[in-house]
Amino acid sequence: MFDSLRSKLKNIRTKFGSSIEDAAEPVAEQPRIEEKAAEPAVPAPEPGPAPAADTPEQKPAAPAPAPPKEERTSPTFFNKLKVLVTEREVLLQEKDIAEPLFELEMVLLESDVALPVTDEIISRMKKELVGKNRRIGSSVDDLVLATLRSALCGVLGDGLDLREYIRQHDRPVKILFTGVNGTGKTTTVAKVGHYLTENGFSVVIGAGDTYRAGAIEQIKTHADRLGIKVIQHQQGADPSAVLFDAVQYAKAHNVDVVLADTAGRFHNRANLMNQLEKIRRVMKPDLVLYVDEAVAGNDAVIRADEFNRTVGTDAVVLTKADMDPKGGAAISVAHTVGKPIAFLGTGQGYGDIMPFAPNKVVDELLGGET
Ligand SMILES: Nc1nc2c(ncn2[C@@H]2O[C@H](COP(=O)(O)OP(=O)(O)OP(=O)(O)O)[C@@H](O)[C@H]2O)c(=O)[nH]1
Repeated sequence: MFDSLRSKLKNIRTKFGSSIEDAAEPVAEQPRIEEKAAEPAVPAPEPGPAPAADTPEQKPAAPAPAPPKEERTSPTFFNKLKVLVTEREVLLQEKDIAEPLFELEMVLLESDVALPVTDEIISRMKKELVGKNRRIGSSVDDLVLATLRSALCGVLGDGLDLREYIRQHDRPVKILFTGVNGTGKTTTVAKVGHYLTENGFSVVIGAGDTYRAGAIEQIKTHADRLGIKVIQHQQGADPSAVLFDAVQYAKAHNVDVVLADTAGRFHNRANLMNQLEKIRRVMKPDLVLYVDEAVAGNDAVIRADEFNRTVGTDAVVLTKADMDPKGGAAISVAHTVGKPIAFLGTGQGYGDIMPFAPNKVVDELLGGET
């Protein structure tokens, strides 16, 4: 997952590290200048018996003269003070890290991170690093890693813990899955069903994709394998009626969660959007999950945003993260849409679904290091 971005971020970390080390170079020279300034001009008298106070030769030595003027005020000395370093703390100026910041910006954009999200990450990096005394500690990389981690976490949002959501809401909790054709919506319904039953919740699936040939059979096959009940009508039936029945079934049988599959659709197809509006009116979902594929990169982010503006979305599921080397959609979507990511799909098996935890995703991006 996100292999290409991970290796690029690793290079960037090294570059930030050497820029900061370069900026921190005067650390070796500054104490030498101070030591020199503190050296007494006259050697200290040999220790001996306490002298009488009134003999002139026994007066205390004169204070050490200041270091030569040119040494204190020389331009090289002050140039070096552009970076003030004390005990491995560094005060960086923006130009000290301009190069790695620019490279980070390019890497994020090449990896399909949306422009406003890239800008936000860069601005968070600057804010963390520039103009503040930063402790370098034993390793510059620790500082870079912590800063990158905090900038990435800052745009990833908090995620959505579906188990917690269900625990806090009246049953049945009704979850409507929407999204574009072929992105993995039906498989995701099955995976979420599996995840919830594994976590002790009872589930019923509504086969609301009555449009695509074979869709009802597809969801039924998944559900049968997982031992989950499916409510279905004929192909071509009104999906609102199917999903209404699924909710009624859940109420009658004390089922915790209704998972409503729907046909794939684009936000600009008016008739399908009207159909979705009707489904919402009839079924009254608690959560609308927008499903798209991580591999679609920026397209997925734009579609999620448009879908949210048109019909509303409560959270996003990004499928096929296992096939996505770039990670751009996963980084950008929550910040762009303003809605959390609930899950990442990480393969074709029923267990290949990962509740979205920003820390875990950042670990993945930064090479599994904390
Ligand atoms: N590698 C990988 N493949 C996935 C993932 N999720 C779904 N797929 C595959 O994507 C393909 C399409 O999945 P479907 O669930 O049929 O897609 P859909 O969105 O329901 O399609 P429509 O019904 O046309 O809207 C299938 O081959 C799935 O196995 C994932 O997380 N990783």
